[in-house]
Amino acid sequence: MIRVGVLGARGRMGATVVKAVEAAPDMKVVAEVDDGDALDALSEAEVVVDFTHPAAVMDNLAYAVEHGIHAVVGTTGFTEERLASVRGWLAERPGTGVLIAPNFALGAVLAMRFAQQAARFYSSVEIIELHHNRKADAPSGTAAHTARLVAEARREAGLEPGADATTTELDGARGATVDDVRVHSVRLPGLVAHEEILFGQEGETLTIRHDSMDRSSFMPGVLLGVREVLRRPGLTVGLENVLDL
Ligand SMILES: NC(=O)C1=CN([C@@H]2O[C@H](COP(=O)(O)OP(=O)(O)OC[C@H]3O[C@@H](n4cnc5c(N)ncnc54)[C@H](OP(=O)(O)O)[C@@H]3O)[C@@H](O)[C@H]2O)C=CC1
Ligand SMILES: O=C(O)C1=N[C@H](C(=O)O)C[C@H](O)C1
Repeated sequence: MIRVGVLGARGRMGATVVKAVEAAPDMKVVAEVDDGDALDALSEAEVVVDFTHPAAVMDNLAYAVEHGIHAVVGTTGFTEERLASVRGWLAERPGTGVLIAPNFALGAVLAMRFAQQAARFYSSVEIIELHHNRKADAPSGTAAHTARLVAEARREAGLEPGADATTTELDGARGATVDDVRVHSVRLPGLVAHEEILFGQEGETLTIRHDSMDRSSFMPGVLLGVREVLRRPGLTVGLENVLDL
């Protein structure tokens, strides 16, 4: 049995992870930690799963790596600088694995990969992400990650940033710019997690859309991550690497 500690255990994702791990035949929950609880409660854990807050996740990860506990992380807010810090910690603990995934839903991972493949064929691209109104961060980690992947594919193909004729705009009307890609964030009660990647070209558009209707959509990816991180020392970013896409 894989011994799992859940960080953010009373949150929307954490509570769903606790149930999913308890229902899995090959793992069990040994610690449920939330804001204000001592991290020492993780002493029995082989793997921690973190769905907390961008402001909390780095301290949690530092603790896990220092104690040789593998980590599966869904919390958002990972910049290149943060990833470099994690790699630095892991260099001191070569047997420990950390998997950070902006999105654990299979369809979201596929949508990102399809978007990467489509990127070089279109002159312009914009992203719309839509989430529940209790989400703390905008744009979503998934949209930011998608923008970076698409931008990289466009650069490799020698494409310039997409052009348009906007000369006057209300602040925010054209969205946020992530790596030269416009990202628009919608927040509404009733939504869970949704993303559209829109490509445009003279005479045609292509829209790739993914919808998570329920947080259960993330659970197969999280459980796969828990199993895989045990045999993947070092840092892995993105579930696509685990799925071998
Ligand atoms: N990668 C993926 O597939 C997915 C990623 N996410 C991401 O996961 C994160 C959590 O989302 P969600 O579950 O909706 O958020 P919630 O706010 O529902 O849950 C977060 C929980 O973490 C707790 N928390 C805050 N700080 C700490 C800490 N230092 N130690 C332990 N627990 C802490 C919060 O407590 P309190 O409320 O008291 O602050 C809360 O109970 C977000 O960054 C979100 O974007 C979400 C869905 C899928
Ligand atoms: O906060 C959420 O709900 C989600 N957060 C992640 C993100 O910011 O991309 C993953 C998913 O979109 C749900």
